[in-house]
Amino acid sequence: MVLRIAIQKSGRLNEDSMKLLKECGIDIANGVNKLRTEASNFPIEVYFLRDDDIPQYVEDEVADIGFVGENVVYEKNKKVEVVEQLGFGKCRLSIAVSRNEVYNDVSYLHGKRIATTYPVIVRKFMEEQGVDAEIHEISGSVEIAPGIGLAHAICDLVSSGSTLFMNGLKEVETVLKSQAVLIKSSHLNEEKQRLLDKLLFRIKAVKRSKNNKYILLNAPNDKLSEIIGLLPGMKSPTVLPLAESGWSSVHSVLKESDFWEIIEKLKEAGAQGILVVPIEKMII
Ligand SMILES: Nc1ncnc2c1ncn2[C@@H]1O[C@H](COP(=O)(O)OP(=O)(O)OP(=O)(O)O)[C@@H](O)[C@H]1O
Ligand SMILES: O=P(O)(O)OC[C@H]1O[C@H](OP(=O)(O)OP(=O)(O)O)[C@H](O)[C@@H]1O
Ligand SMILES: [Mg+2]
Repeated sequence: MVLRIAIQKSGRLNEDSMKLLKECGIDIANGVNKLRTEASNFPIEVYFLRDDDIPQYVEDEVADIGFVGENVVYEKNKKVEVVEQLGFGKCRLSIAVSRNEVYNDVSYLHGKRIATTYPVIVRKFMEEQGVDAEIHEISGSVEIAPGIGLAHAICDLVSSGSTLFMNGLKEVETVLKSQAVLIKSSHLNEEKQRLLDKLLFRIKAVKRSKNNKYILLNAPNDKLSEIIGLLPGMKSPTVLPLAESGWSSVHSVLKESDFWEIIEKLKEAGAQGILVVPIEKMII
């Protein structure tokens, strides 16, 4: 029995999807133009597909699981379950209009034509907002539409905003925030679910390691309790005596998001020689 996973063949999600599987200790030969391959050390078979097709393959049980953007999951609206956010492919689906337009709120879009590759999501958003707009579906190069008179507005993916900027557009509404997710079929048998649980255990360990840093520092013993109070740690910080009397080495794990603030406080409290080290895997 193998778990069949669908990932993007080429494009924005391909590299990070392959990287995540590798970080999970799964060795996959990435043969050029090979659309189907097996891992040598985990019962998994990988299908390389167009990202738009992945929800359909999973609904049809041709693949058991897939890595795909939330934007595609919501647009395709297939019967699949979203199991885990993967932390890459972060972007947003936004409405943009020409930079010269005066835009105050969504009522601007009333009676206007919006070009997009996401007609389902945009239609739902317009309904929720009570705006009656015409949705014009196109399959790519969406940002060109206002400049050539095809539409008044567009709805497309944005991350840095440089594509919008280069095309004389400004972002005016965020419709959806998106990142890559793991989706699964609703009909996995027990054995496949067990394989998925094994993969998920590894994915969570990899994700956690990316969100945390290992920190080592030297502390004068009279400041130890104050410094320990600043450090969360997995259970509690490790404290070891230094060769020089009156000093200790303190080891702990810090969340990336809290990192700079805590470092500043540690310095103020008398910590010295602070080292910060990436964590490769983190199992709790
Ligand atoms: N600029 C971006 N920054 C981050 N993530 C993005 C960006 N653009 C798209 N994504 C995410 O990556 C996914 C794949 O984007 P990509 O542009 O490679 O798709 P595509 O051209 O439709 O590819 P395919 O050939 O597989 O159909 C998107 O659905 C989205 O979730
Ligand atoms: O805000 P930015 O950082 O400029 O990114 C946004 C662009 O990225 C995506 O396209 P991509 O470059 O993947 O090309 P594609 O349209 O051929 O898929 C998306 O469709 C936007 O055009
Ligand atoms: Mg696509």
